[in-house]
Amino acid sequence: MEKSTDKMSVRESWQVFKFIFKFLLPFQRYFIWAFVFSVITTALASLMPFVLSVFMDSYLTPMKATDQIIFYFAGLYLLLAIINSIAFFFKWNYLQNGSIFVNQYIRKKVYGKIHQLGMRYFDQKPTGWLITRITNDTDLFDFWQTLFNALTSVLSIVIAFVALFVIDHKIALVMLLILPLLILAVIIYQKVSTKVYQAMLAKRSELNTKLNEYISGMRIIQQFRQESRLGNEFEKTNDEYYGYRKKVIQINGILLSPLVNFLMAISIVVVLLMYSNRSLHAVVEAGLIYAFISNVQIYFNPISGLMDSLSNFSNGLVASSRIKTIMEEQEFSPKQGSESSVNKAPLIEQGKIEFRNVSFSYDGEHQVLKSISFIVNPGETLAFVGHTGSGKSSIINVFMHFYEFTEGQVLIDDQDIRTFTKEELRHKIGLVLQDSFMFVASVTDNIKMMNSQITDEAAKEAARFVQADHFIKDLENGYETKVIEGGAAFSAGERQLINFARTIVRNPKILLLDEATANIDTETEALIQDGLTNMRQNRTTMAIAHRLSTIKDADQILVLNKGEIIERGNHDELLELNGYYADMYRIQTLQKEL
Ligand SMILES: Nc1ncnc2c1ncn2[C@@H]1O[C@H](COP(=O)(O)OP(=O)(O)OP(=O)(O)O)[C@@H](O)[C@H]1O
Repeated sequence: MEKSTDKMSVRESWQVFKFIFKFLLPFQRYFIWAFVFSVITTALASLMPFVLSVFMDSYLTPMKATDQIIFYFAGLYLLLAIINSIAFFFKWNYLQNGSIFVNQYIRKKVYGKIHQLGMRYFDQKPTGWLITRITNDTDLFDFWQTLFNALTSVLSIVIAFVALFVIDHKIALVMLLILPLLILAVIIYQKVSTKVYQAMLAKRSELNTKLNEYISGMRIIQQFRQESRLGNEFEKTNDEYYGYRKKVIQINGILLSPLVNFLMAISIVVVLLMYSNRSLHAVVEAGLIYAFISNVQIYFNPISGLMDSLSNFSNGLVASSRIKTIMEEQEFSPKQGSESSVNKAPLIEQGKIEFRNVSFSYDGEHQVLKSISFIVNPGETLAFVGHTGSGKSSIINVFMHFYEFTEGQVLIDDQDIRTFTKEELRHKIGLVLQDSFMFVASVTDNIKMMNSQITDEAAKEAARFVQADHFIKDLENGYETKVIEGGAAFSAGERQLINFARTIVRNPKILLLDEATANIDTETEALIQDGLTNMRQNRTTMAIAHRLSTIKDADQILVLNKGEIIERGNHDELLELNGYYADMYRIQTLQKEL
């Protein structure tokens, strides 16, 4: 569940603040410089009305303003204005750059962390949710600006108050009495706005998640004519989102500037009344009133700005708490031989595979693999067959060590799988999934997977080896044809062939195949079978088979049912056993004949 600031305790908020503030430290010099320039601009903003008031009261009103004096004051005022503008430019520049760099740094760290997490984590989190976390939540630009503005606002109020005090300490003290009212206004605004603002953000996140789901599931949506149902759902969420947006606008319209402006107007009236009262007994200088009122404005202005950006602060704090949760996530991908022990870590040389009494569960409750044991000798082929959900893919998931398992042992070349480095496992084990993902790049780059150590010639050689060469050559631009997102322009069989080439170009010692179940035309099917036969030469292979005809020549076939091995042997032995496998084989042969 998303946490909002009103649900976060003060202690929690402080923890989150300390956590996120650490990311700012490497860039603190930007913020320190921004602050220095901020002090200069604030001091100048308070000083400039003074210069004018001296000019008005000492020269203009008593009619002593000579050309030289006018020139002198105009020059001084202009000089202060130029210095102010330059200081403002530097303040702005340092602040913007600092904020951008911190954001970039946080995003890099979160992205890096996501890569360390295990499949279990991704099973639980919708893709849209994760994308929102990495893109929106790491965008703390407004948060840093608000934090900085809060600091400079306090500075501005203090400087303006000192100026007011210097001009007239009695009236300045009256202004001090208004301060609690201002603080009260800020608190009321914060209370009312935060709730609505958080609700609006939660809706936006929901909208993103939905959108991502719709776009990635478009094929199914169209196939099952779900457009109007999902369209209505989307419209409802979108309407709710805009409803909250409207509320935010209304609250801001009523409470934001009008409230502070109203308090400021009252203060100015009080100031004028006090000066009027005083003018009954003594001369009151107009310039002084001008300087005073200018500083009253400087005293009030930061407050409405601060209130306006308060939502940024609470929003940033919520986003930071989500970043904190991701950064502290302990659902890591299973541990492999560490980088430091690379020299000692074993290498996969023979490709012998052994499972010893392996049991596994995704959620810690339901056992999907129960005491699985088998050995595949180097160069042999082992096939898994069984009903859907029987655990075939889970064996591959455990073998690839995508998930941690707690019971039993998985060995490669008689060494525990955990002792190999991740690089060695990924390099020496070639995994061919049913539907292969294609990246937006040329066909060659899709085979090389952007690995510059693999030459174009090697990629072509691999394509020839797996029989993918024929169809690639027939493409408009051959190997240089651009693949569109997800490889949607290729048939399932063609994607499979490219995937074969991608796997084989790395020359793995072990092959894991998840046979495609998609409808593939007979011609491509024949190419795939030839490709597979070539790939399996001199490699240990574990294959998930849906069509039993493709694994007749496997050295061993394991029949799985509800996570257990119920039959094992080669094709002839299993037929002779006349059990589950023999039944499945007969049904499939019959279907083919029909
Ligand atoms: N990521 C996951 N999280 C939780 N449970 C899962 C996950 N993946 C699979 N399962 C469950 O584990 C069991 C075995 O699934 P598995 O995918 O290994 O079966 P399979 O034999 O490969 O099926 P298919 O032939 O349909 O691919 C099923 O009950 C499935 O619901």
